[in-house]
Amino acid sequence: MTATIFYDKDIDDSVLRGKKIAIIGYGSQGHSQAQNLRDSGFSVEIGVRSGKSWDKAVRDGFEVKSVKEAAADADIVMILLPDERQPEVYYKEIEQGLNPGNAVAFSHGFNIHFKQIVPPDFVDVFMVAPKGPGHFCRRTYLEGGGVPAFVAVQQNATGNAEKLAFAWAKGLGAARGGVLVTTFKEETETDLFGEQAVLMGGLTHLIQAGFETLVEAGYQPENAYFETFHEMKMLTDLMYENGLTGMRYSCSDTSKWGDFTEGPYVINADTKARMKKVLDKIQSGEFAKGWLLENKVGRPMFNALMEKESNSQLEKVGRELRKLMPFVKEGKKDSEDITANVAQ
Ligand SMILES: NC(=O)C1=CN([C@@H]2O[C@H](COP(=O)(O)OP(=O)(O)OC[C@H]3O[C@@H](n4cnc5c(N)ncnc54)[C@H](OP(=O)(O)O)[C@@H]3O)[C@@H](O)[C@H]2O)C=CC1
Ligand SMILES: CC[C@](O)(C(C)=O)C(=O)O
Ligand SMILES: [Mg+2]
Ligand SMILES: [Mg+2]
Repeated sequence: MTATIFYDKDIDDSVLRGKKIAIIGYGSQGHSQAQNLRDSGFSVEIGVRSGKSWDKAVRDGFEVKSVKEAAADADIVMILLPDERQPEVYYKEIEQGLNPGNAVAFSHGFNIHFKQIVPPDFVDVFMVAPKGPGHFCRRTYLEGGGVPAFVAVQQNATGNAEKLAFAWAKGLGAARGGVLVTTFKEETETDLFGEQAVLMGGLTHLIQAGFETLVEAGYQPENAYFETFHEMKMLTDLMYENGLTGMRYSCSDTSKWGDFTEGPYVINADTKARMKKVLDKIQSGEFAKGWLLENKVGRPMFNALMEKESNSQLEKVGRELRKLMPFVKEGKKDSEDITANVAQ
């Protein structure tokens, strides 16, 4: 099965021009999508509760309203709250403001696919899911590039839902990178798998295990940090630009031989079988059920793990070393100071 990928030249965004857009939430995706759409010439308002995000959106020059007011005023309501909070806010503050011809939109399929939100059949329901973190989506847009996105339509009450999704993706700058058509089910399952098994869970635990192996064998922690963490960006940048072969081109033949012979000993058929189990839990709904339950009981495990992971020896060593390398962040056009928002 080969996907068709759409680019700027393939997309007519006129269907979105003149529409009143409400972005609900001004976090990672919220601030990025709102600013990219505004810079692309669309009319955007923000719906949030009062507090940090409200103040930030005002500072960034947006008209900011309560969630209820913003949703009721808009033609298109993009819900960019944390997935686990969306159902409560939707039923309390969004649903009653929806009218025939309006659209409800998402950037991840979780709540529609797992039926935590069931919109009325008189609205369009579409998804534009950027395949990258919000701060990176904004940075890439400002640099003239774009983070690819997946679009999907769950309900097409007006007949325009897919056109709206494509126009939105183009407004985000995503069509500079490529827009792929999917379903809510496919996006939900593959996105959860990607973040759990490879991009986050797989990678963070691979790095952690490598760092600990070296430190436990008596090597200096700073040496282990540079070896298993800091250099990762350089290698993944080379992969991003020129593939695995491009990365290998810049590395020694000794390293390539070790990559080919020892890599499959660390990541092997057993790892793949475990990845398959992770996918099974996503597909069966077991992962979603567990995450929703964790939230219902006040997130005891989530909070404990956040605390533990941010205070690991790897993180402590890294924080100190990064202070001595300010250039790693210099010149980056970031829309928010991430360093100021995480423990130092
Ligand atoms: N993070 C990413 O880059 C990506 C996320 N997605 C999807 O995008 C969606 C948004 O995720 P993400 O950007 O990470 O979310 P964030 O955690 O960054 O969103 C936080 C925002 O939600 C607001 N918020 C939280 N609870 C409430 C509430 N009860 N009422 C009103 N506002 C509230 C926060 O306001 P306050 O400051 O007041 O707490 C803040 O503005 C999700 O569906 C996610 O799966 C998809 C692709 C990538
Ligand atoms: C990799 C995590 C992600 O899926 C993303 C940035 O794409 C998310 O849920 O934040
Ligand atoms: Mg993702
Ligand atoms: Mg995700």
